[in-house]
Amino acid sequence: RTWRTKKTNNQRAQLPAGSRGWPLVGETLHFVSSAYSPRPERFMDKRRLMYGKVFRSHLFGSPTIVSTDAEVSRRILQSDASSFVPWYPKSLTELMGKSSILLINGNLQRRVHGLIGAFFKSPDLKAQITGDMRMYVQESMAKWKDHQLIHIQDETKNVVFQILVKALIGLEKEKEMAFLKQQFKEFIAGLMSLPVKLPGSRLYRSLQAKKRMGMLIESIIEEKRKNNSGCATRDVVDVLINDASDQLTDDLISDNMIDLMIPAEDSVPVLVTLAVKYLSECPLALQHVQEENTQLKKRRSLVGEDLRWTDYMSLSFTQDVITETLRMGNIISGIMRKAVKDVEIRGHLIPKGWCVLTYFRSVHLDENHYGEAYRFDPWRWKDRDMSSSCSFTPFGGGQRLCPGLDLARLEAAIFLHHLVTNFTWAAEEDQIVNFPTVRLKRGLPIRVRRKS
Ligand code: HEM
Repeated sequence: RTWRTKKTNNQRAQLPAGSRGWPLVGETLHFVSSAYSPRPERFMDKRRLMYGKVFRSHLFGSPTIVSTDAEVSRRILQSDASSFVPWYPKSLTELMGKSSILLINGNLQRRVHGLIGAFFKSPDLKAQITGDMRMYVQESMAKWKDHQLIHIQDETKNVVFQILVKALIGLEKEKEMAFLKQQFKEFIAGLMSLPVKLPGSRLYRSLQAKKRMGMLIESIIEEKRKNNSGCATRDVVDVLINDASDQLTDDLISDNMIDLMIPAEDSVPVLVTLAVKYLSECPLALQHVQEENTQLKKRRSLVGEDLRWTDYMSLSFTQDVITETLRMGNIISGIMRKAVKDVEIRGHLIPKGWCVLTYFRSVHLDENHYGEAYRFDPWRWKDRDMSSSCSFTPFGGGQRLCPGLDLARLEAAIFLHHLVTNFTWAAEEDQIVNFPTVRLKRGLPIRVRRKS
């Protein structure tokens, strides 16, 4: 079968131009070596010049259409499972299991997504998270000594994990928290491993860790079902077990609690760490953030009140700093889908069985969308509406739009607030690593000094 063209609505959809690369590996090696560099988008830039913003390639064992076009990517994300389903490397799908929210489609995905999304948006949860986050952040910062070297990435990881586990399964006990953290570390280490499940292999050990986490979570679900009065919803497990439909079995709930930790556990700490890095390199922005936060803190302390979640979300410059960090940082640089039928988008043919990579990073760093795209410039967001724009998609879009986006912004704002109002610091040299996940090579060490 040839894929060159396909007639749809009297128009000829074209298979985008591009290259298959080498036999078997395709262009994967070029893609990966570029992904490891400080400028992963170079792989795309080169091909954009030769073939246009949408081109074909061969990546990770599959023929792939790459979209660096904001409008085409938007249409892909908005399509439902009758056109595209999620695609992840094999080791990841093995670890996630069949009923994972990240993999399921249709009604069940919409139901679970809707329940989780509504809970994460609820003012009650935000109020709870604000209180918890403040407590954990203050606890953690109280230990910082003058001139001590603090690794922001580790500090935030610690705090965010505890908040997440409490929001998901209501767990607070220190011993069980430590156990879960240890197991999760073991589990996540296998996400990018070879898909070999033999005893002793990386993937096998990760699956064993997932099993141990599952046992703990199932015992929590059982306990909740026993004591459940049917009304209190303090965490995501409560929301899912109170759901009236019988679709959500204990197994599905337990598995999903672990899978939910995958997109949440690392991304928020990286967001905060990048924000601290960019601020450290832009004294004027840091000064604005400091002023904005100090003023709010003073206003609240005059009336003897703690900050509420709405306060953090209304810190407009701080939120612009977070937005700009999301644009430059590209914590999730793109998303893979697989076409379940021939799909035509704006004259481009995406053949059935092919993968499609919507690459946000190229859009976020495109000079046509953002002047001086490589400059950290939070002021660019003043009066700019990002909600209607398809050129800003750090949280994806459409059916699978990240349900944790408010939470991520809130947590980042709370951490930044406590950092800038209590400390000054000097950041040490560090480098951003972009692959397989974005992180700071040294975890961003900063030398802190408590404000008098
Ligand atoms: C800076 C932080 C974060 C970023 C950049 C981010 C980014 C994303 C993106 C791009 C997607 C779309 C995936 C797709 O279309 O296949 C997504 C989905 C998702 N995110 Fe986030 N995320 C963040 C934080 C969180 C947090 C804190 C949570 C949970 C507490 C979370 C939970 C999820 C879930 C469950 C999905 C899958 C939704 C579905 O497929 O229905 N994320 N995230």
